[in-house]
Amino acid sequence: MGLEEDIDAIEEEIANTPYNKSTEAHIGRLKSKLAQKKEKLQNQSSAGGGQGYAVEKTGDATVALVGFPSVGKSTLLNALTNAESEVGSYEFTTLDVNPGMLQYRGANIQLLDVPGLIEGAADGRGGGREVLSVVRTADLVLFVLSVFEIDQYDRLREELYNNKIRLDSRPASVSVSKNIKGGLKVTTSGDVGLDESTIKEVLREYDYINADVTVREELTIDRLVDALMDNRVYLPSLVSVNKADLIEPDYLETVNDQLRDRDIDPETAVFISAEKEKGLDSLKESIWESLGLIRIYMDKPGRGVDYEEPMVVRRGDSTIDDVLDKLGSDFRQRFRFARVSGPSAKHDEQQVGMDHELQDEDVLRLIMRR
Ligand SMILES: Nc1nc2c(ncn2[C@@H]2O[C@H](COP(=O)(O)OP(=O)(O)OP(=O)(O)O)[C@@H](O)[C@H]2O)c(=O)[nH]1
Repeated sequence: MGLEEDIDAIEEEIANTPYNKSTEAHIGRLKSKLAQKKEKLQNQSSAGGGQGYAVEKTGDATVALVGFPSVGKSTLLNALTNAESEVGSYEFTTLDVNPGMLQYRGANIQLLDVPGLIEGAADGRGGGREVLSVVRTADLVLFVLSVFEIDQYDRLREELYNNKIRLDSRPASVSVSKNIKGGLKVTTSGDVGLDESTIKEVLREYDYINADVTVREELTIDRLVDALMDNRVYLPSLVSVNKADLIEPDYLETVNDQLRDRDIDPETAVFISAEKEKGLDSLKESIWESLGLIRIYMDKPGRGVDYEEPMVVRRGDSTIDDVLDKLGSDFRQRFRFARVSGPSAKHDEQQVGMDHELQDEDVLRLIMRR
């Protein structure tokens, strides 16, 4: 049997096996097998090409615009950035990846308009795999939906999932450390939703024979398999609903219902008209928030505070240590301490050390050795 037949057979068996405690371990084993065979198939089909677009990542963060053809991605890119992207009223005008730079609050945010993601993309049809490889390297997925085709969201998410992109979640808290002997030892913090035998069954499929396994949260078989595969990427996502200028106000509730059906809060989805340049300020704000960017105003000796060009870092990567990383080794060597004023400071000019976490709009002065 070839790989594809194997995959079909396993998928069929999973579909035909009722899920309950007595079959859970068996399903766990099947799902692990399936993930590995799919991996093998994808590696085979991308051999000898399909390395993906060489898009150079620049700026403070990168956002991938993901949507079907003709939903208005090029129009949106043009409206938000300084890029000159070709716009056409027919499908597939975007033949290659189109980068543009959005300048917002002193940050340079790279937007990548990728060719329409179509059904079967994850299998390598229609050039979709190249698109997906670009998406994988982004910091945020921006779904661009047309107000009349909210259902396209399902297919887009499915394509991303099949290409190992996990949205709006973190890797499951699972750690495995190999031993020389002693078999598999599973430690769980309370009821994690899977039997110990299932966890062991899955691990065995990944060739763990002697290992300590710790599972610290409730999880599904799929999440456990994801945690054991090292090529899953976890990205935040944001939904924009374009062509909002084309609907009558009383149709809005229908759209909102369609969003809710897909677990999208209509309050967090951003309604825009790329063509009429409406809603773009809210969209920029949401992109900023979703990326978790913060501004640090540097107080430069002799020049005062630079409010024009803040240093932009990600929340969570915003300690003094991280700032020194960005500034380079000379700064690190000469660093003595820092003074911070603003949201993260207890008082103006607070003296802080390396571990201090900065917040948006802090003013930072570095005291250096001469
Ligand atoms: N009414 C209206 N039309 C829009 C809007 N945004 C885009 N369009 C139109 O929709 C059509 C497709 O827009 P594009 O920007 O080329 O769409 P795309 O998603 O980049 O499509 P591909 O390049 O094929 O991937 C064009 O005729 C645009 O003028 C909008 O907000 N409102």
